[in-house]
Amino acid sequence: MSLPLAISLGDPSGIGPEITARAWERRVAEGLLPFFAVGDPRSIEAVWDGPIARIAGPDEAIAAFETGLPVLAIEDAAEIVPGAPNVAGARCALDALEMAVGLTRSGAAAGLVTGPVAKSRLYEIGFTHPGQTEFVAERCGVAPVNVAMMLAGPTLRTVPITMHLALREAIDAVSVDLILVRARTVERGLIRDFGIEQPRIAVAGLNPHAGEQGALGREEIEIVTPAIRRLQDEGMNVIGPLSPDTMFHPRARAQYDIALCLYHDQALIPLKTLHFDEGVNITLGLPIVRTAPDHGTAFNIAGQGLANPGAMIAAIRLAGESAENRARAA
Ligand SMILES: NC(=O)C1=CN([C@@H]2O[C@H](COP(=O)(O)OP(=O)(O)OC[C@H]3O[C@@H](n4cnc5c(N)ncnc54)[C@H](O)[C@@H]3O)[C@@H](O)[C@H]2O)C=CC1
Ligand SMILES: NCC(=O)COP(=O)(O)O
Repeated sequence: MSLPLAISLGDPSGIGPEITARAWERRVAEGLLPFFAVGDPRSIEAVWDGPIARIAGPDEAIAAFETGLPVLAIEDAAEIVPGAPNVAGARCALDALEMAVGLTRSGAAAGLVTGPVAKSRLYEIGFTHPGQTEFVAERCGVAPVNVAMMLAGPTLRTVPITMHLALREAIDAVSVDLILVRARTVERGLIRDFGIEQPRIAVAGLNPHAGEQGALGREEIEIVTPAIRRLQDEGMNVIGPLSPDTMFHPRARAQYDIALCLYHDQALIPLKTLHFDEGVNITLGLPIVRTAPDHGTAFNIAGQGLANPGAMIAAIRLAGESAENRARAA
C-alpha cells in the first residue's frame, strides 16, 4: 500500500494522543501500515516524550514514519491539560476530524481512523450530528441511514440498527424498513471489506425471550420477523429473531458472522464485555474506509500512562486490511 492512513487524534485532553503514540511505538511489532496523526502536537507532547515528525502534508508521512510519529498540526487555541477537556479542545477535535476526513476522501490517505471525542463537548460547540459516524457519512455524501456502525472483536461482530438515540426513541425507531436497509449495508460491507462471501446474519429480538410468541411484546411478530422473511426472500442468509440474552454465548456466536441488534447497548455491551481492549468501530457503507477504537475519551485516566492502546492498534490494523481488500477488488 503506497498511501498512509490518517488518524484524527480526537479530544486533545482525552487518551487519543496517548494511544496513537503508543501505537506508533509498536508499529513494527504489530506490523502496522504507515499512518500520520492530525491534531495538536502539544496534546502528544503532554503525555509522551517520543519523537514527533511535523509534516506539511500526507505525502511526507511515509518517509517520516520510520523515525517519528508524523503529525499534521491543527493548533488548539488553549492550554491542553490531559483529563481536563475544554471548549477549545472540542473545536480542535472537530477541525482534526474534518481535515482527516477530507484528506481521506481526496485520496491522499488510504483510510481514516478516528480518535475518541466527547460527544457532549462537541454538542456544546454546535455539532449537530449524533456522533462521528453520522458526521463522516454526511461528509462523504451518504445519508446516515445508509451506513452501519459495526463493532468488531476477535470472536464477535455486532451492528445496532438504531445508533445514538435515547432508548425510548430507539424502540420507536425500530421498523421493517430500517432493519432491511441496515442488513443490506451490512451484507455488502462484509463482502467488500472483509471478504466474507455470504455473511451469516443473526437478528436479535427486542423483548425478553424474543417476545415469547407475543406474550412479552409484539415487535418480533410485527416488525422483526417480517423483515427477516423479506431478507431471506432476497437470498440473504439471515436467522432470528433470537433471544437477546442467549445469542452471545460462544456456541451461539458460532452460528453467525454478525449480530444485527436493535439498539446501541444491545450491540455494544456484549462486544465491549468480550473485547474492550481490542474492539473496533467500523463504519460500513462509506466510499472510504473508517475505523475507530471502540472506547471513548477516558478523561479519568488521560496522561497517567494507564491507557491501553490495544483497540487503537486493532483499529489501525483493520483500516489497513480493509483498504487493501478494497484495492485488491478494484
Ligand atoms: N468513538 C468515540 O469517539 C467514542 C466516544 N465516546 C465518548 O467518550 C466519553 C466518555 O465515555 P465513557 O462512557 O466514559 O467511556 P470511555 O470508554 O471513555 O471510558 C469507560 C471506562 O473505560 C476506561 N477506558 C476507556 N478506554 C480505555 C483504554 N484504552 N485503556 C484503559 N482504560 C480505558 C476509562 O478509564 C473508563 O473507566 C463520552 O463523552 C462519549 O461521548 C464514547 C465511545 C466512543
Ligand atoms: N458507542 C459507540 C460510539 O459512540 C461511536 O461513536 P462515533 O464513532 O460515531 O462518534
